[in-house]
Amino acid sequence: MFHIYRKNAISEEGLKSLLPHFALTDEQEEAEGILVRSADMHEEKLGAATLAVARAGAGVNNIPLERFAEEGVVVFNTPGANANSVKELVLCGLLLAARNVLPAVEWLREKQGEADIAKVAEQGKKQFVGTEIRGKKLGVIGLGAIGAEVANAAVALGMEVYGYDPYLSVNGAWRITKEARHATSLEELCKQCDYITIHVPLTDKNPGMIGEKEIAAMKEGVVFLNFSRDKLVDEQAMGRALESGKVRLYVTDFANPLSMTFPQAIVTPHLGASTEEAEDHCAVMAVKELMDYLDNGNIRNSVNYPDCDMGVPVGAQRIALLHKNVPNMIGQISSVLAKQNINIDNMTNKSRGAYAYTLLDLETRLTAEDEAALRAIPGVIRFRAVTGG
Ligand SMILES: NC(=O)c1ccc[n+]([C@@H]2O[C@H](COP(=O)([O-])OP(=O)(O)OC[C@H]3O[C@@H](n4cnc5c(N)ncnc54)[C@H](O)[C@@H]3O)[C@@H](O)[C@H]2O)c1
Ligand SMILES: O=C(O)CC[C@@H](O)C(=O)O
Repeated sequence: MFHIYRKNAISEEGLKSLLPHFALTDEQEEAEGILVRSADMHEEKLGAATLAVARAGAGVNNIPLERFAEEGVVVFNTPGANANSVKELVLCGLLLAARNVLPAVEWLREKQGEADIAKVAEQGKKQFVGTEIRGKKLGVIGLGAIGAEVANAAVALGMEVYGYDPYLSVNGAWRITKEARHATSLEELCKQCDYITIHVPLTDKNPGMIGEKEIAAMKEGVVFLNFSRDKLVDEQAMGRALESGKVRLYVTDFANPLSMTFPQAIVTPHLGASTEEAEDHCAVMAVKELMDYLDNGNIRNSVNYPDCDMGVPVGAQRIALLHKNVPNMIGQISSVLAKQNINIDNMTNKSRGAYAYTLLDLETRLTAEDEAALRAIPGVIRFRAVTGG
């Protein structure tokens, strides 16, 4: 039996997919698996039982990935599971900005009760004349799951799209319509575009990546949309640009004391992934990732350990070692097994940065002494008997 703790509300659809030997618990300490959305885990001291954390969503800036890797806790996210939901809200943001929808609605609401309201509305509407987005240039910074969908949808709506992503994989590039143009620098994108939208993860290296310099390169009266994370934008600089009119409108999904003071901002309460569909997709994917790791030791969509999938365990016992990515780990592991004359049925070793993972199916079960010998190998972070323990 495994225990699963929820740090945020998780969709019922996801929880329904938990197999009977996974029980929800209200005691985080006893949970082998944790499901989380946006809760900040940076100050979190995990219990000794915790083996994995699954983020039902894309952004993992709320989780200390490196520290958890050091503690032998595998962190997952759910790539692409909420991309359509965010794309649709970005399109909504574009249209709200282009057509002055919100000020128009507000203006009309203030006239509520006037008998000749229909006439007043017809006469007053000229102050809200907008522009079409068709034919306008949209810059998309970050062409991952969300950025690619936004780029494709904007092209379909007749926009001229410029994409910038220096880390884009070949597979990622295949997802993007060939009608989108490749911006070779952030500056080029900023210079060209009437609307700019950012879809990159927040890391410890990129806070304020849209700052004074990038804003200075933008067109006069540009609209900037931020559905990624507020800290990617230097919002002090954004405030000044809004005041001067350099940026006409800042559409952001992140309320904070500063963004809430901008009269020229549309601020939504982190609504990008808040659709029933996205919440279900993320929860189902996160639950499946947790179950496969806890049951089989397989890692899919981890953000701090390498992916590694050996399917269903075979042999007498499956064991898993999370360890440092240093020379001779496999040699040392094999040598412990060889000493006991234990044959290996199947084995995979994968690395990612400073960390690595070795998964083995054995023909015979380990003894307590064998396990202790494996745990004692320098560089081993966690040993786990996945089956047959
Ligand atoms: N508002 C919301 O509710 C909501 C929902 C989902 C995701 N998000 C945010 O959106 C982000 C992106 O999500 P995704 O699913 O598209 O992630 P993703 O990992 O699929 O894509 C991110 C892309 O950004 C690119 N990138 C990284 N650094 C870059 C840089 N400096 N310049 C240009 N491109 C860069 C990467 O190469 C990658 O292609 C998440 O990390 C999260 O912060 C917000
Ligand atoms: O869980 C949420 O509601 C937001 C998720 C979103 O910010 C993400 O990064 O996936």
